[in-house]
Amino acid sequence: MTASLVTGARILGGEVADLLIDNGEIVAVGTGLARPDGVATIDAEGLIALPGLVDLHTHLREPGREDAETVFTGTRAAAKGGFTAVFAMANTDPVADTAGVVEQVWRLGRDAGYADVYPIGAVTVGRKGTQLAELGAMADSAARVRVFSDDGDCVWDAALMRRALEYVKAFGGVIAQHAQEPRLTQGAQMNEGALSGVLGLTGWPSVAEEAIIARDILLNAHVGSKLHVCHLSTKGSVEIVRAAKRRGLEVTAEVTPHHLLLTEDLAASYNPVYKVNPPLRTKEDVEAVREGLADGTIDIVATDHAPHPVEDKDCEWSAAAFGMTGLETALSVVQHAMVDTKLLSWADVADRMSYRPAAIGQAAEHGRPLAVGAPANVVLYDPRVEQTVVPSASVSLSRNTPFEGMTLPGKVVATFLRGEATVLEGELTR
Ligand SMILES: NC(=O)N[C@@H](CC(=O)O)C(=O)O
Ligand SMILES: [Zn+2]
Ligand SMILES: [Zn+2]
Repeated sequence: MTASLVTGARILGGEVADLLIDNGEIVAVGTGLARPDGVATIDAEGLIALPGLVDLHTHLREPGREDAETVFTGTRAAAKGGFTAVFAMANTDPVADTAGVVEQVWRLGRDAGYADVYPIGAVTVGRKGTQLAELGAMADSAARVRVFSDDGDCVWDAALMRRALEYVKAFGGVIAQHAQEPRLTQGAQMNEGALSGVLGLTGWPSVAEEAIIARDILLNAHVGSKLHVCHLSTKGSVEIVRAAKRRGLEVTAEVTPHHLLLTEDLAASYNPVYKVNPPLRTKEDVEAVREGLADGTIDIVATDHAPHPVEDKDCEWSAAAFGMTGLETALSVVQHAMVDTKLLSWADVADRMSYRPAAIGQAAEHGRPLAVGAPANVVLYDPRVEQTVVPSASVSLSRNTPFEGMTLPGKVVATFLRGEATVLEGELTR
């Protein structure tokens, strides 16, 4: 185990302090810490120290689509983005709907060693929406699954959704819903509105998201379990979740970096890099999700990193796959959309991108304050520099970033997973 002394970092963007890391833990925090013999020093003057980021919604594509991403490449992208833990979505091939598959993904993550991988289990067998998967066996497996989702598809059947919420209640699990009413979104290609009419693309109306969120909040209130809403994207969704929380109803929600920054008009290019589920929405929606994240209605930012190979994106809009990459750009987009606009402080960013996602996903080793005794999961970030997004510079296997060509603030300088640097001087260490 290597020890490191990080000097002069701004802890959560506030006070300046040194961090001494040894044996995988933070062993001292303070000013002017002495450097023990043989300890590497990292000059962090001007850098912000945050707890390692936690992504509750990542697509790693293994098993089945190793041409798009693997656990190895996806967790390298995670480390590069400042993440020390990612929750891997279940829409793999085979689907992560058994103890065997979730254990395989968990083990691949552990062997790669770039970020802890917490597999998400499918809610239904094959994500087909007809029969509950073996939720208990996945929970009891070595992967200790606590989050379940049919993401990519909605658990549309209300009776099945109710049973899933009831089932996971026994062990404190959470159902993460991809809120998309399938009948209202048949053939949907982009946000429904004046622009979808002009472009001749089938619309995906806000109500298709909002109707499911409202239904699930009521179902969950009836059951008394845990509901999490994936990639919330509309003003109406924010209003529904806000009203529910005011009434004391249990629900948590996430927003993606792309929904915090981008709008539907990008679809006018017919460039499928902007095609995503749920679709990019309007300026009004973007303002509402930013406000919702700022006031705590939306609990967390989750990337929904959805890598796709060139052949699934380099085609006509209607034939292209839904999804965008996001792990490497997430913190920069959040700085740009939320911190530089004074909607969030860096302490709030630690809350929305580390503490709370770890709490929702029950990843006890992550999302801990930078204090003595905590596992040394730390990111050092330079908010003062700018970078232009170049897809070919990505360490992901895929290139479908919607931020190509944009100049975004900030850079991850170092990431530590249990005291071991996965990133130093802005580059992967191995
Ligand atoms: N977000 C997307 O557009 N695509 C995701 C699935 C999903 O998150 O619904 C994918 O797996 O590619
Ligand atoms: Zn989804
Ligand atoms: Zn997803």
